[in-house]
Amino acid sequence: MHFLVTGGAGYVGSHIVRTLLRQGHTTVILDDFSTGHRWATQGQEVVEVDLKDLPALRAALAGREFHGIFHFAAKSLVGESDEEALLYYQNNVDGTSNLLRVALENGWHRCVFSSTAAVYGNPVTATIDEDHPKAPINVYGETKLAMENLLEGVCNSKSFGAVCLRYFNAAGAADDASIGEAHTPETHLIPRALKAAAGNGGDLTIFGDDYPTADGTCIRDYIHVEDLADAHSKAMDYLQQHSGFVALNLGTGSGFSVKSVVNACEKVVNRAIPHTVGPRRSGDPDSLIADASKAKKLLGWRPKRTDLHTIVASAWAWEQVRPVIDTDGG
Ligand SMILES: NC(=O)c1ccc[n+]([C@@H]2O[C@H](COP(=O)([O-])OP(=O)(O)OC[C@H]3O[C@@H](n4cnc5c(N)ncnc54)[C@H](O)[C@@H]3O)[C@@H](O)[C@H]2O)c1
Ligand SMILES: O=c1ccn([C@@H]2O[C@H](COP(=O)(O)OP(=O)(O)O[C@H]3O[C@H](CO)[C@H](O)[C@H](O)[C@H]3O)[C@@H](O)[C@H]2O)c(=O)[nH]1
Repeated sequence: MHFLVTGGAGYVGSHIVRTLLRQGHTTVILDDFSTGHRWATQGQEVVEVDLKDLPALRAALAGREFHGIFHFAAKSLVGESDEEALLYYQNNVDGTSNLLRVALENGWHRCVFSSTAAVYGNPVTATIDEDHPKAPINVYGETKLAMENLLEGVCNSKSFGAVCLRYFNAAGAADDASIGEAHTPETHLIPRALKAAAGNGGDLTIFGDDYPTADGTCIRDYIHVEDLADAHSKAMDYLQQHSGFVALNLGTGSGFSVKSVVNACEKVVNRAIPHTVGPRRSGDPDSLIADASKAKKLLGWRPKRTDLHTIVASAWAWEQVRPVIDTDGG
């Protein structure tokens, strides 16, 4: 089959492209390279356009046929989102509205969408299932919830199918380390810890050790990007048989504290990682752990790379080759 992948030059999107190619599908990547990379496009046709630009989007995609859309393109820095609310609403919500408009005009009626645990806000239960209240605590989460609502509205009013995948903390790299995470600035814990280990990313600060958890640091559910890719592929298979809207959590169901992640990184790199403990980062919930039973049941999906050592080792394999591959800056 032939798929449109928005944001396919970014971290998660490029791994889904890689999985689709291995399965024998073909893809067109739509990206404005605002945070994506040319090296991540893996020889695929690229439509370089900004989703905010409806006339350009229409012109670039007119007359094409796709069996479905994977929609990753978004801005996703929590701190930046609170400072640039208008930019985030325009990019994420208006961009998605334009994409759906062009999809309906062209008769493409399936979309697998990158959502996030950030739609839930502060958890009120130990593990989070899809019925947990949706109460985002930052603009990024608000825009992702608005994008979900937009998709749900289109599903309810037109012949359209959408699966919203709410990822918890994406981590790791391709199994062959050919592509991996490369954000600028990098805000995520595992790459920051590994950069500190490699001596090319400054020191690592643990953001707060006074949370009500066993070791005082925040707990997160880290899901390997190859397992995410597998879930996306299964979600698109599901949409070949079903229409309507569904939202599914993607996580392993296991939580790891920031300190245990740093320890795992030290074991993988086989040396101490210089770090200090600083104040809390604003907007960090104590603990975010997925209940992903619905995705398992509906998609027949099972995460395979669930232990922390495997996840960190995969990120470390990429971190060592990345300086050679990541030559286009950005
Ligand atoms: N990385 C995570 O831990 C995580 C967790 C939950 C959800 N998500 C979601 O997954 C998706 C991908 O995240 P990522 O970490 O790969 O981010 P990324 O920044 O690496 O990738 C996003 C891609 O979208 C492109 N893009 C952004 N705005 C665009 C626009 N207006 N027009 C065209 N292209 C545009 C960027 O250039 C980039 O290639 C995002 O939607 C994000 O919200 C990520
Ligand atoms: O240098 C760092 C970086 C992070 N952390 C801590 O490590 C944990 C994980 O932080 P990340 O920045 O790696 O990830 P987040 O949990 O903040 O965010 C991720 O999960 C969210 C879901 O709530 C969203 O989906 C978001 O897009 C995605 O990046 C947090 O407690 C954070 O405070 C540190 O202590 N030091």
